[in-house]
Amino acid sequence: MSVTSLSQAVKSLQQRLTELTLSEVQAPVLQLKQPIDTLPLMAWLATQHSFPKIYWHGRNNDEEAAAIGSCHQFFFEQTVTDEQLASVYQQQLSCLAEPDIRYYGGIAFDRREASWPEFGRVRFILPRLELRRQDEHYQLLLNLYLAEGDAQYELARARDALQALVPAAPLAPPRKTEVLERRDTPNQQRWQQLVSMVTEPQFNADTPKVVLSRHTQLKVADAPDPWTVLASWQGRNPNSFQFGFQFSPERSFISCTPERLFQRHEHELKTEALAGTTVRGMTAAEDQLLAQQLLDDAKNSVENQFVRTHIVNELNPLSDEVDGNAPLAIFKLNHIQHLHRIIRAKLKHNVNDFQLLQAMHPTPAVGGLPKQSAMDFIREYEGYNRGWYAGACGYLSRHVSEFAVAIRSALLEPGTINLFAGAGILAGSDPQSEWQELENKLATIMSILVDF
Ligand SMILES: C=C(O[C@H]1C=CC=C(C(=O)O)[C@@H]1O)C(=O)O
Ligand SMILES: [Mg+2]
Repeated sequence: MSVTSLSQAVKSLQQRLTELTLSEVQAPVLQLKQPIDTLPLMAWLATQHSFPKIYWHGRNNDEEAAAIGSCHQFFFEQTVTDEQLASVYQQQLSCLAEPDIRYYGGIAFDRREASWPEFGRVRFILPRLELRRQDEHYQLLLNLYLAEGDAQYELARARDALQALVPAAPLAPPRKTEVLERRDTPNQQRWQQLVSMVTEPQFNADTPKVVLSRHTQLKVADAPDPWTVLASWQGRNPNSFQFGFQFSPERSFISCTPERLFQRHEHELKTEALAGTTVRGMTAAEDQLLAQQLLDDAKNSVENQFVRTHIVNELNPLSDEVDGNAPLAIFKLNHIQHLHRIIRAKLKHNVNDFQLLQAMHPTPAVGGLPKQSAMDFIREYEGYNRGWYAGACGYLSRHVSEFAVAIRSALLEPGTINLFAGAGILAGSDPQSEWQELENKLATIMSILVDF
């Protein structure tokens, strides 16, 4: 198929829709594709008027997707059990017959707790339209969900979606916002108490690690455009995942996270332990010294080690082979650097993405160890609902699935910017340094949003 401009691609998909004989289509999802010329995906997405809007950019810069609208979704707003999730996942598998069909979405940090409106505890979308870049190749994808309902109606909705597309306009230049008020939950005093509770020897003997987090609410005069903010964030930390979910004009969740939950290629799984943090140096020599100190630091090494051991233990029953022996390395970001260790596994043949999510999320990089008692502590004492912060966001498809851990993230609402940051608390954690670690983790997004 020859490469065309986006507007020509839209015309040719419209033409193909008129020629379709739906009675001959057997598959539950029909996907039409058209190669297109180079296009700035984030700017295109920001310009569109339809919702949901979803953006996904993998950590390796080789692929990027911008999706508009929904032709099918699974959405658990109030409650969800693992049994329900497992059964929905099984039903959806038949929809994923074509390798390019993807459901994009997320799972809240704690699916037993209330989450944010529109996001829910679990929400995955099969987009109506998707622009996807794979290396230098761009294509426009259109999905028709034919498993249930009226096929003619579905066809009409698809035509409407194509009709509603508007050409990409450049992103608005980034603007700093004035912060009218800042509120931290927990505040610094409460944080000190919580850190003391977690490091108290008796508690710590049973629950050696809890990742405590903080919700920083900024009241602002005018909320910034999420896609402009995400584009700036991407520029500062290009080696991170960048993604955004906007289900309505009012609310958007954006993240520029370094942390991979997992990437699955058929039965090959890549994951990692990313935990343990220090700042960047002002000079190359200072930066190198800080990195070496981080590698040599006992508390930070244990902090990372807990994550590695847990992931390896969770993967063992699901895998024929697990390799968690890669050397400990440094992952550098704009303002901070982390301890990082790659973990690989060869999955057993019958293992699916839902089982992986169930086993791996949340890791002790965002929850703690043991998982259940750390989660109980967070539920009882943290003082706010994390929603999708520290949740698992990504996409599912037949051969390839990828999820990032939604840290370094922001929920934008009218008049309010909600920022989140957490830090692994274990024996040896100092409340003041861990509080400072939260500030360091917010430094990049703060420098984009406000005069800093
Ligand atoms: C929970 C967060 O970071 C995790 C990931 C990397 C390093 C971490 C740490 O050193 O504490 C955290 O475990 C966050 O940024 O909100
Ligand atoms: Mg830490």
